[in-house]
Amino acid sequence: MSNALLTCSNVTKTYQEGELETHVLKGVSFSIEKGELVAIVGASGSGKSTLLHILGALDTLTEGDVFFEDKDLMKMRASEQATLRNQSIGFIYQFHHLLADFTAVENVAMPLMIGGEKPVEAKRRAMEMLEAVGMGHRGEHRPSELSGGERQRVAIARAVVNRPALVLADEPTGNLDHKTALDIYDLMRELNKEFNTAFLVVTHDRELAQKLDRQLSMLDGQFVESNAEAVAS
Ligand SMILES: Nc1ncnc2c1ncn2[C@@H]1O[C@H](COP(=O)(O)OP(=O)(O)OP(=O)(O)O)[C@@H](O)[C@H]1O
Repeated sequence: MSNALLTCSNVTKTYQEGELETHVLKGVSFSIEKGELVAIVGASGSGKSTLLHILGALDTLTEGDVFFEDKDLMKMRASEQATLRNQSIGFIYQFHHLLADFTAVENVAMPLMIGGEKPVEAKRRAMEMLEAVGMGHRGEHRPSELSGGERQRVAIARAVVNRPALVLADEPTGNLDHKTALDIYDLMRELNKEFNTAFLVVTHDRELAQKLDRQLSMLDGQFVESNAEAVAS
């Protein structure tokens, strides 16, 4: 049986406005195995976020295929995509996107409750996950009472609380200082070891990217050899 978790074949994305065509992705092919930690690096505007949105079924593609295990993402109904996002894919963004009026534990419990878990059980599991990311002692705090690194830990707990097979992270440490960023990468690896979660992480920072198992370099809508991009940028 194949170990591929996500397979992307010849994906293109073109925006059309009147006569103007913008080719953002120009034939992207790659796959991620179960439990792999993969970085995507590349210059601003090269198409990294667009690709991540397509892989998370948050955006459509123009041509090509994306398979999540054996499921064709683009052939799924919107409701099936929503279920996949809730149960199998976690998201982390540069800005934590925690809900300001809710405590850390309530924020982490949210995806479980959306998935139908009873509130008491959801909170119990959320607290367990907060402990796993070193935030058990801050469960009753609201986001405004936490530091940037702490908020991002809570956002990571929320992304993995459903034990998704894959986490898509778009510049998860872009707002953090270097030391805190390194700690967050260590945390992703710990969670990967504990739950076998695969992480696909977009970053501008090549040193951080080196902390993951594999690095993909994007240049102008395509993956290139790492040194080809170094020459171009
Ligand atoms: N709706 C749109 N219409 C036209 N072009 C768009 C649209 N959305 C994004 N683009 C273009 O697609 C290109 C890729 O954008 P994307 O956000 O994927 O890049 P990125 O590599 O993630 O950049 P950054 O590192 O700055 O976040 C950019 O040139 C952007 O201007």
